[in-house]
Amino acid sequence: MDKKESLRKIVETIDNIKELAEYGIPVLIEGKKDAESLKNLGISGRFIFVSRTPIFQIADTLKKEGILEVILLTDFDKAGKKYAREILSEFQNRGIKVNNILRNELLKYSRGDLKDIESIYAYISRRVDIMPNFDDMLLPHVISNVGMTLDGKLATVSNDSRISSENDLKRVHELRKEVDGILVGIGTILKDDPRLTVHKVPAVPKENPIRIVVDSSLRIPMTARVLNSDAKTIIATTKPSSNEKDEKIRKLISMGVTVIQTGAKKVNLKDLMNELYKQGIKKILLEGGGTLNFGMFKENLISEIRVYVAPKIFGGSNAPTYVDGEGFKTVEDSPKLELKNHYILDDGIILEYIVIK
Ligand SMILES: NC(=O)C1=CN([C@@H]2O[C@H](COP(=O)(O)OP(=O)(O)OC[C@H]3O[C@@H](n4cnc5c(N)ncnc54)[C@H](O)[C@@H]3O)[C@@H](O)[C@H]2O)C=CC1
Ligand SMILES: Nc1nc(O)c(N)c(N[C@@H]2O[C@H](COP(=O)(O)O)[C@@H](O)[C@H]2O)n1
Repeated sequence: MDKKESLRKIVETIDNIKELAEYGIPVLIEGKKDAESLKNLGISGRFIFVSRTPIFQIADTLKKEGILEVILLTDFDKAGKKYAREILSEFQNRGIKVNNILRNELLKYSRGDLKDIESIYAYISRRVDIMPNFDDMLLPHVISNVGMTLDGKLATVSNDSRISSENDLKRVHELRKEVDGILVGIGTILKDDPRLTVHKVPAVPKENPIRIVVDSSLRIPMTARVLNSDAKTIIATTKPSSNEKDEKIRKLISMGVTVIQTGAKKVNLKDLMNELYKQGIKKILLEGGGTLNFGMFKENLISEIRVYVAPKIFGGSNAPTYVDGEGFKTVEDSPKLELKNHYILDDGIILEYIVIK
């Protein structure tokens, strides 16, 4: 792994810590300077200083509060290792999961250069300064959401996709309000002709997220509803040009649509994500379908999953499923997920996962 890739991995680890901390998982650190360094990196949440209170006491308090998991981020020196051993023992004895993976990743990817948590911020910012292309590595936070049947279908063989309950659709539209962009594949546009705006809960029309369509062969019909003026739209297509394609791009641009060209046969999803990030689209809701979902999972571009599982079975080997495409060849190749939340909504169940990168 070269230096650039190692730094990218460290930034990804920081992003994972950020997500988990925002979820309410306490972060165990040694002192105030560690908290400052993490805050400078945009990590907010509950920091617990293990140098101030006996570890068994902290574990007892968190146990009483019903905390199920903590993130271990003590230093990498002798003292930090001693704290880590004690935390692992005291917390695990009380049935509290200790997430040690992120600390290990920081150590691994910094190849031992990082000695403590308080210097993480300086470590990263120094390297970002000497890497002018660092911007090329930044990617948006992507939440994948679908409404699926118990057998994982997104629609029937004849494309009836009425899966979500009324309250689930409201949940999705609340989620749409939180993001900068909504991403779908052209298959979904051709089959559903969606609006991709916030229209099932009260909202300010001007604040609709940007609609992003991944369309390798530029098949989008000029009458598609995503091209209306309800929100801004970005179409991502491949680079190779033809007279016909160039003409269509010109028409789209004249309608106010932004066209991003990346990739040869298929849209290069990683490049696209980086370009969207640079354009200020930092949080994306991926709303399928199955082909694009696979492409996004394959490139490791999804951070979170939220699915509504409806008490329905559609069957049909040609009916779209949550993740289609070529599929992963082995279990090792497939994404690693961690269940973060689940609850009943109407007659279905919501499952929320974090993708472990
Ligand atoms: N129940 C639900 O929550 C949802 C259901 N759906 C259903 O899913 C179906 C549509 O799914 P699909 O046909 O699979 O189409 P899709 O929406 O996944 O679009 C696939 C297209 O994405 C484009 N693409 C470009 N670059 C790509 C890349 N690198 N990787 C992957 N795709 C790339 C290709 O042009 C490809 O044809 C419809 O039946 C729709 O109703 C779609 C979204 C949500
Ligand atoms: N969450 C969810 N549940 C379902 O049952 C669905 N069929 C979908 N479909 C997605 O939502 C789009 C429709 O959006 P508009 O209401 O037109 O804004 C559709 O194209 C799918 O992406 N989603």
